[in-house]
Amino acid sequence: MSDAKELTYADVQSHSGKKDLYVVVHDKVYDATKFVDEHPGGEEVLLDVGGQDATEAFEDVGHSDEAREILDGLLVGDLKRMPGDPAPSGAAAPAASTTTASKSESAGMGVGLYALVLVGGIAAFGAYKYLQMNSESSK
Ligand code: HEM
Repeated sequence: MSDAKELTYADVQSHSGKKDLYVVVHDKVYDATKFVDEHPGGEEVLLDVGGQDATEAFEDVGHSDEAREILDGLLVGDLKRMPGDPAPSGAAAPAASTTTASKSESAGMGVGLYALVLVGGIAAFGAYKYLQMNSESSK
């Protein structure tokens, strides 16, 4: 895998025909050209996502491990995301088995934000008390 290619989303988009069909699944680029005719789910669904991010569509179906092995065999390279490219689809798909990571991440954000507000509040209160003390002692 030392010669893993890097393709941009624009590169992938230029392969969207039946005779030249790339799809993106989990930020990896796959050449589905030879597989279109063999796909048990039909060629239509694959053509629909040709040249695009098919992660959500792929995961929604709940493809088997065998399907994932076929996918491995079609690998072209890694997707190199550029600013302005569509965000990875399916990241928040409820069908995905490992949504806990992103959930706890957002919970952590919430707690962090709460702590920040709390610390800010305490600091403001402290400053207020300090100023009050100072003005009292100067009387
Ligand atoms: C290159 C990517 C893909 C590969 C290698 C692939 C492979 C497979 C394989 C091997 C199966 C047989 C069942 C299984 O093993 O899970 C299957 C079924 C299926 N696939 Fe895909 N698939 C791909 C992309 C997609 C996409 C993007 C869709 C979009 C909706 C899709 C929809 C389906 C459906 C609906 C079935 C079920 C067919 C049935 O049981 O009648 N597949 N696929």
